[in-house]
Amino acid sequence: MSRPAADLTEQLGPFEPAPVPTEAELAALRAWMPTRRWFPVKSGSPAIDPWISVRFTDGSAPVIHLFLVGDGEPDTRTIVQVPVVRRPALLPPVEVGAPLPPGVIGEVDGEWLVDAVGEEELWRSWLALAQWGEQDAGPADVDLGNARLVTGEQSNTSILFPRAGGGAILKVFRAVVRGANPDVDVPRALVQAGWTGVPAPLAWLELSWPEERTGLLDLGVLSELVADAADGFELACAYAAEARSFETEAFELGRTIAEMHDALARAIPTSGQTVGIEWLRSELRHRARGSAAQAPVLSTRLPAIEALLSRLGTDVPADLLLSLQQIHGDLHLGQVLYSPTGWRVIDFEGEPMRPLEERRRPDLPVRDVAGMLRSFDYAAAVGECPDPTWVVACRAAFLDGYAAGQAEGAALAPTVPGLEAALRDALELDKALYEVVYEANNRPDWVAIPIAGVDRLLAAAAAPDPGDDVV
Ligand SMILES: Nc1ncnc2c1ncn2[C@@H]1O[C@H](COP(=O)(O)OP(=O)(O)O)[C@@H](O)[C@H]1O
Ligand SMILES: O=P(O)(O)O[C@H]1O[C@H](CO)[C@@H](O[C@H]2O[C@H](CO)[C@@H](O)[C@H](O)[C@H]2O)[C@H](O)[C@H]1O
Repeated sequence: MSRPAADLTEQLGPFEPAPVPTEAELAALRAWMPTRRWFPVKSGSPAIDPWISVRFTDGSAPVIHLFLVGDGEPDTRTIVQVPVVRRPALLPPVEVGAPLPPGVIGEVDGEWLVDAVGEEELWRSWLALAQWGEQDAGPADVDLGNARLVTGEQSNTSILFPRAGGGAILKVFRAVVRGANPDVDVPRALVQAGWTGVPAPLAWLELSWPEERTGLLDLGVLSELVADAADGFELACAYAAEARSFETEAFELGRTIAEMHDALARAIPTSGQTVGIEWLRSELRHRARGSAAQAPVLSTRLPAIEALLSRLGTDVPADLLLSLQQIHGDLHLGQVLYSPTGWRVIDFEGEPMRPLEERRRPDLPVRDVAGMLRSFDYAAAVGECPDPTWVVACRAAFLDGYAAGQAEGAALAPTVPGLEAALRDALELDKALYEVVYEANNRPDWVAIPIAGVDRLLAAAAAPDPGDDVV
């Protein structure tokens, strides 16, 4: 995956040094950051230390602070981005004693310290100084009218610009990964490979700070806005609530995901990497133990989980190899948009709770399939679907669509009877265990959803008749 070189003809990068936060600013930031949904460390009182502070070279007021969060060596701590700006007054003014709006960090020295991600001044500098893709016009004609922050359960912070060109969305990464962010490079590679199922990245903002030997850090990405798009999860929940058939949509989604896997294999070749069943089993076991250590509710289930994993692939040849490739890595209904032109796939950052080296590794495409199957379960639960057959039909339609969309000769696993379904079940269990930890950390009210999924998979695996397996 290559990037066009930054234009350095003006010998000036996008950033210049800025003062680190004052003591008073730091106190306000340390109190505010852990209250944000995007704050990546979910338990304890992690250390939050200023690391790098920069401002744009166009003279605008916002300062981008990068913090190192958590303990350990600087190289292993999480980098968190908070652009800030100080304002003498808030518009509209806040009543004395009233809660502060979410973007207001606190009152500092008689001024307001504000999260600049919601400020037009930051957007203008961002668009002017970002690195624009080869075919894109650049910022000259960008109309920021009707811009609005995307609200909801996000790991990052996004702003919609419906009037910028054909419409655009800016995602400001909150947890900044070291090295190129897959959410920039993977969709770019897919677009370059001619796949239209992904919104095209238009521009991205790179920071490289030699003094701190940062290497490349991607601070955000501007992408094509998918017009008239419905969030896949909200759509599926609405259908589930009425027990309205979602099979046509699920079939098309399956087909789109198969096409995505085919395009990923072409766009980002992985030189024939493979793993054996033993390796996979030990990785899944390691992850299951890690999940149980973080979510005590899983510990009583660990023996049954280990038993399921120990049976995985025992009836296949010991030298059987499974092909790896670039995958999405955190595929669920909230990562797909349903538009009048079909499904589009977003957010290629992988599972936010996984270490980045793992997220960048080639993986089994069946992991994405399993992730989506889990998501139908979530939609049925959150939509309080009155009909238990709804989710079964969605799963079957999605798998049928996936099979229909696969390139000739492609298969999720070598054609050993039962192996494909066994891998799917094992990876669905892996995802459900991840979700238990995710929900315990983020949405404890929802933790029963993945626990029910874990129990269903364990019960199906323990049942004497393999025909009892869920679809
Ligand atoms: N290209 C796009 N077009 C339209 N809406 C989008 C687009 N990308 C993201 N969104 C909306 O923004 C939300 C957050 O995007 P996502 O990439 O999942 O961010 P995060 O990493 O913060 O979870 C999505 O659920 C979707 O509603
Ligand atoms: O979208 P992210 O990359 O931030 O992914 C994380 O958060 C997701 C929730 O927002 C979480 O997904 C889980 O909840 C979804 C409904 O909100 C559901 O559709 C998914 O199936 C379920 O896994 C995801 O696991 C997490 O990594």
